[in-house]
Amino acid sequence: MSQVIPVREALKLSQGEEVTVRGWVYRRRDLGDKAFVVVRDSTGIIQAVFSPSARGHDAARRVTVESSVIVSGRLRDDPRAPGGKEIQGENLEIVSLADNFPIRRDASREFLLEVRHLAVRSRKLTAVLKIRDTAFAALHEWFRTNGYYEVQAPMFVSAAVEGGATLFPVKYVDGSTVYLTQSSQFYLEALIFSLEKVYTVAPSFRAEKSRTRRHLTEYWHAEAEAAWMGLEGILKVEEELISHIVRRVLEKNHDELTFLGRDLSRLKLVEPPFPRISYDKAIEILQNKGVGIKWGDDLGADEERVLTMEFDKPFFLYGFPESVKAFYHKNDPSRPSVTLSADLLAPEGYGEIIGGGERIDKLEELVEKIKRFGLNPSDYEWYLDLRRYGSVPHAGFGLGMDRLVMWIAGLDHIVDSLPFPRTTSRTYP
Ligand SMILES: NC(=O)C[C@H]([NH3+])C(=O)NS(=O)(=O)OC[C@H]1O[C@@H](n2cnc3c(N)ncnc32)[C@H](O)[C@@H]1O
Ligand SMILES: [Mg+2]
Repeated sequence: MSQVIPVREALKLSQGEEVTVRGWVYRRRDLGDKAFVVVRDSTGIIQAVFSPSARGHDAARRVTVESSVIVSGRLRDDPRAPGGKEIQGENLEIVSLADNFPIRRDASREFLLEVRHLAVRSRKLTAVLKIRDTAFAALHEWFRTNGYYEVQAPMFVSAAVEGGATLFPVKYVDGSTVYLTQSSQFYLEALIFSLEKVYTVAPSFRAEKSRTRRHLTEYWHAEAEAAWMGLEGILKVEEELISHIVRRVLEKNHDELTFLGRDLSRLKLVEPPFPRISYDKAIEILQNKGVGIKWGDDLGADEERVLTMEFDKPFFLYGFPESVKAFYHKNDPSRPSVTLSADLLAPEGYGEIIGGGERIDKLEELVEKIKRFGLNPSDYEWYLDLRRYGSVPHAGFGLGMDRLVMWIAGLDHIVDSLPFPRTTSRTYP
């Protein structure tokens, strides 16, 4: 038997060459006295055909979908077969015969979520997870080549960053109540006083009340913070980072994007600089389109969707009113009613993928705003210390990696952007 090689490599061999592949039975059917077995591995699928004379013919007829197998034979060209080639099967070793696999082609989204531990084998999710892998790797690559240190922040925390409404309380071992982190931002702000430029990739938790296509209760959050950085500086970081990630996915995952039916021309437009529009301008655009919104309102998914149709690449929406942003956002000294904040919205209806901006760096201003927001400064004692000891102008952002993958892969629901999604109604499997 020849050495086992990946399916993708087997499909590059010439007709007549001996080949051995291993994986799982993706499909199986009989046609007359021949048995057709399609084998799936992490690199793709290949068909093997077993005639009655082949040693593996009996095994090929009794093997079940998702059984693990090792198949050997000789390659032959056949334009009807996946990849244009098939194995003229000699032997089929059944490593483990699968029970009756529960997933059928017409399975509902809800059922596929219920059996997600099996559904992750699908070619669609395999393609998405390869894109996700590239996106995470490219994010680390960009930060590391641009002088950012990767750091880690705690998951158990004592205070809200993004408002108390989406906190998950946890009864701690000492009987106290702590929370699952909504954002590592405050810890990154503490770390810039030594490392200056830091980032982290970790879960964030949001007890979201609304069930939407783009909200998870546990999501993967890439956050960065930089000392001496202002709003324009952090926007440049964001557009360079996102462009780098998209470039890497286009380089490495052309096959996966094509398999998912993604329009690559849209992604090829993702190069800096990204357009920037003010919140004021956004409200004007929406009102001119008949959207019932007034200045001071927050933008939800529907309003963002309308805005994204105006652009063919990601764009920044900056200068939100302080009333729709968290307390830590710095107010614009030239126009205190708005903040030095900015969201990055992905085009094609996807909307917000990044939130960030400049932080309040003066102690008195931060205490006053905490109080004005009805919060208790004593809940933020250590965070205020960062302004007592050598405060500096600084800025940062949080990128939702699942939303990023949802946009890049062209998915219609965020649950398809990660292996085991957590939503308001799902914490299984
Ligand atoms: N370091 C920072 O400056 C981050 C800041 N404290 C923060 O958490 N901003 S954010 O709430 O807009 O969330 C940031 C991003 O996190 C994503 N996000 C935010 N909430 C969710 C939910 N529920 N599900 C999935 N993704 C979510 C989304 O892309 C947001 O733009
Ligand atoms: Mg946000």
